[in-house]
Amino acid sequence: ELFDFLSVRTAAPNQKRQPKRNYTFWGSQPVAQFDDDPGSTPTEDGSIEGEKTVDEVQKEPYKLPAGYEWCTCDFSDDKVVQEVYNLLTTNYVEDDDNMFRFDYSAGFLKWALMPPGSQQEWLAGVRVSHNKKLVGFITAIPATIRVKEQVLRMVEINFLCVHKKLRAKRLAPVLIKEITRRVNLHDIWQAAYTAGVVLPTPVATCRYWHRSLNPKKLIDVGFSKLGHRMTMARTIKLYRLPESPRTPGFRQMHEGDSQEVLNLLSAYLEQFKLAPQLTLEEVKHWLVPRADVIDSFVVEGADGTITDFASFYTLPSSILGHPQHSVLKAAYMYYTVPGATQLQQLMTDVMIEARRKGYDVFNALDVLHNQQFLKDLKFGEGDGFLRYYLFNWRVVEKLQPSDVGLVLL
Ligand SMILES: CCCCCCCCCCCCCC(=O)SCCNC(=O)CCNC(=O)[C@H](O)C(C)(C)COP(=O)(O)OP(=O)(O)OC[C@H]1O[C@@H](n2cnc3c(N)ncnc32)[C@H](O)[C@@H]1OP(=O)(O)O
Ligand SMILES: CNCCCN(C)c1ncc(F)c(N2CC(C(=O)NCc3cnc4ccccn34)C2)n1
Repeated sequence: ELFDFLSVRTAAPNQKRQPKRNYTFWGSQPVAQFDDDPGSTPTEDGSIEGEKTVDEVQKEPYKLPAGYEWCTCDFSDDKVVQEVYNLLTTNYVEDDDNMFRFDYSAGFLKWALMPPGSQQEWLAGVRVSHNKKLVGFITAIPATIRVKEQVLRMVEINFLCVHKKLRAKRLAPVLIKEITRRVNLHDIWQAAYTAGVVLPTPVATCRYWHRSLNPKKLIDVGFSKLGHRMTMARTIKLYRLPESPRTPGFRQMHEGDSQEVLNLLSAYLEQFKLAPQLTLEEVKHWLVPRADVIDSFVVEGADGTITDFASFYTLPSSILGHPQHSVLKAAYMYYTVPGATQLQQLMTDVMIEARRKGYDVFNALDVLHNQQFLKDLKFGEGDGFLRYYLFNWRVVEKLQPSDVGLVLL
């Protein structure tokens, strides 16, 4: 417990080792606990911690053991972006069988972490003092998020990462407490985050679905299996897509469409219980296409107005230790607004574009209205769950995936 050296161990000498799942850290945080007594917890949504003011927030960073130091990652310096890329590409999220690891690109990280209103001190790192090696990282970006009827200034937390050589030493809680401190100093007291792991306490539990675009490669690398009684030829035929989109007026979005896309998206997201509220500047940042980062499309009606919107982000995975393939090219569905076009048809056109651009698989969560097309468009249910969490905000009743209108990267 190298990084847990402050709290004095007061355990009784013969105390038996607690069974796992005791959430020593998360049990101390302002989050709903699994064993909260329904009788004594509020029956209204609301802040879990009493109102605090900025001057109550400790001014100095959390203590680190000798030999480690905090840093703030200046993403205007490409060398620093490269250091973060190098940490994540070798130490970030892997699947349970350690066959794949996310390979967020440097360009993607700059997009994801420098939206309007971003603060440099919210890109927090831990370095080894003698050689300045980056070994820990966590980020916050600002977001206005509505939870049912409450609109809250929050941050979205992401890219929590501890180098493989420093795992299980309690550095993650220190990173989380430090980013909390840095965010609190800006008078923000709530956060949203997602994770594949179970923590106290998910507000929604969503599932990943995958649509094969290049089934032969997916089977070769072990991402998917040949269906029983299916041949490879039959499988390739099953997933074949038309050469080009079918919807008249379907085209790439450009910056000039931003105001109309904002109007469409804002109206559409009203129907979900958890959803972001975006400004025009944020629509321009998050939704205007960037090669190999974010692809977005609109349907332009005969009268020149924008009637539909769809988008996906690019998140490749390293394929660990495969003789022929080193990268899985994956597209992840982002925000999509059906208007004049049926959602199935809109999504088919998006997948035709993804296939044309050489993606191997198209991933989508069962959030938004995605459940309306997942089966029809030949998505297979994945084994990955994505849990949605709120920090310091109690949501009395759990949300269904179709209540979720928020997609994190
Ligand atoms: C108002 C502002 C608030 C801002 C903050 C809001 C909260 C933000 C919260 C963060 C949102 C992140 C969103 C994303 O980025 S999700 C992606 C997370 N990153 C990865 O999975 C990358 C690969 N894994 C690693 O780098 C490490 O295993 C990590 C860093 C994940 C844990 O390091 P390590 O394995 O060396 O463990 P430890 O000994 O230091 O610490 C063990 C403690 O850490 C708890 N743990 C484990 N995994 C996670 C996790 N994914 N979220 C939150 N907590 C997690 C665990 O339950 C235990 O606590 P407790 O069980 O004893 O209680
Ligand atoms: C904090 N940000 C949350 C989003 C990060 N995202 C995209 C993510 N979080 C948890 C997941 F469960 C997940 N899944 C996509 C599904 C999938 O494709 N599983 C096979 C696979 C291929 N490559 C990888 C790399 C890591 C883990 C599973 N992998 C499962 N995606």
